[in-house]
Amino acid sequence: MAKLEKDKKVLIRIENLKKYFPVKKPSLFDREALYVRANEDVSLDIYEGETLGLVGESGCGKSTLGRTLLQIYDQTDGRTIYYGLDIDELAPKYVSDILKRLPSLGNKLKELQKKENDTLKTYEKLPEGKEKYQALEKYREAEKEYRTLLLDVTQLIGGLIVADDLSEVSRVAMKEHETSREAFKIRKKIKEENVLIEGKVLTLQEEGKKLEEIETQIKSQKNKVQEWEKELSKLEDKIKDIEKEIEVLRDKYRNHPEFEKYDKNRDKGINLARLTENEARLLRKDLQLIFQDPYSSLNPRLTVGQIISEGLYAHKIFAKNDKSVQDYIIKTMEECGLAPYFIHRYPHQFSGGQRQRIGIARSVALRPKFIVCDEAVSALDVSIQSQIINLLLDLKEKEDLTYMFISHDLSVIKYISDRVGVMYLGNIVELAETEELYSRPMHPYTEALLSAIPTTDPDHKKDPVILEGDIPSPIRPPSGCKFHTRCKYATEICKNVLPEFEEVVPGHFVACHHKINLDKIEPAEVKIAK
Ligand SMILES: Nc1ncnc2c1ncn2[C@@H]1O[C@H](COP(=O)(O)OP(=O)(O)OP(=O)(O)O)[C@@H](O)[C@H]1O
Repeated sequence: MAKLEKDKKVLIRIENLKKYFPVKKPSLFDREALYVRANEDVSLDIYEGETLGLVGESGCGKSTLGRTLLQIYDQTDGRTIYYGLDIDELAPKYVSDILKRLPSLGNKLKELQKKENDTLKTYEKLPEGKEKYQALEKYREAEKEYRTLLLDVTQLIGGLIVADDLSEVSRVAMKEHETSREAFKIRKKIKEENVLIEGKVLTLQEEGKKLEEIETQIKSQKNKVQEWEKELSKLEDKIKDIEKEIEVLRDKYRNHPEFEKYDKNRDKGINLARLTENEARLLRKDLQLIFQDPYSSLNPRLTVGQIISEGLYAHKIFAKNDKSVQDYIIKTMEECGLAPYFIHRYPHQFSGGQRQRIGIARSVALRPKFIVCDEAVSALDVSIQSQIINLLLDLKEKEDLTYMFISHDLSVIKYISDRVGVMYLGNIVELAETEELYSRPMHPYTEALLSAIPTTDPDHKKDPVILEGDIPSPIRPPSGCKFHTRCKYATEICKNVLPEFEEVVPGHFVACHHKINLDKIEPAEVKIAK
């Protein structure tokens, strides 16, 4: 049986992610600012080691989601939390922005909570009808606003949000953060200096220098590193002392009735959307993108070796004078099915499939944790597609990678994915483990997509569910459930109320007022879900 979601480790958590692209106004006199709502309110956990497939018709926002979560596009709203690195190790600046303002944020939270309660009361009092639907939208907005700020704050200080004196919490937490930040800077210096030393040693060895001579030449650099290590260890001791101070504060409030509730939000994830340019650069090697088009994504003026080494130098994995980089590149090329003698060739000398292998080698050389593969095989012949897919699956096992695999091809998605998310007009409308989704789709849109897969099996002839009409405009999407204009099950509620993204059975989420295939659910499964 598949592992339950809660047993798995989250690598990236996306909450209420929104990406709007501004549209140029047709005329100066147009008052309304228009946006393409490419992603709207997407919430999703991506688990370590999984391949998460993303399907949906062209223009539904798959590429935008992949790029926004990698922060290639600035996200308009929402939270994207990365768990591949501990927040204390990076100590990003946004943490101090929150911690410094704790007392005023505490007041703001109270205001937002009141607004949430008030809008809920208004909604509950109203009779069925249009006004009630509008009140529901308002309540949901207020709830989201409160929840986002609450998570931003409690992720850092947990249950301490209940403290009577938030300025005291702010003072101690800031002290810890500032010390962690100093430690982070020193750790970075040590790492970079060690890369330089390693490169120098290898060069001197190649020049035939004796061990003693090499030692003399790198002595001052090594001494510098030793000094920094001493400084670092002092800072680490200081952090331990501050942690004890924080524990004392936590003990003081531990018995507060709401402490536990808020403390559950405390974790070490990093909010990618709030990093500075420099901080984001440090994480960029962890989070990679493989494009659809293997032609335009490779610089035609660089050889394969140069293409792969660019990132290795930029991320200071190798020093520029380090001769061992060549061996490393050849090893990576071989892993990706490229012959070592290709290293001096240019992209135009390769076929599409080989070019895609070069793109993959360039990414995996950085030892990333997460890769978005955006239509990575769509431009290739079918026989080459399967080679590249198998290469990706192979690398995933070897390198402990996690993928988001974007494709409009449902057969490819079925083959490669552990779980699948179905997108429609900017929203994820259904998400489940692959087998579950393909055998028991609960959203009418998924049903329609699946029924359109060609089959050669005469015993399982399917009647395709025809999707009526075109995809509506993402600039002015339909009200309520965006799919209602094309859905054969749609009723009045669908036109007015956005359906919640609900977990129907463990791990199977659907946003629909008239879920289908519910008769295929065993009573025992529902019990587990509750
Ligand atoms: N840079 C941009 N500026 C303005 N609008 C954009 C931009 N990128 C995407 N869009 C719009 O956002 C919506 C979602 O596009 P996106 O490329 O994410 O969809 P997709 O599902 O990946 O489609 P496809 O499979 O065709 O690439 C579309 O309406 C698209 O026109």
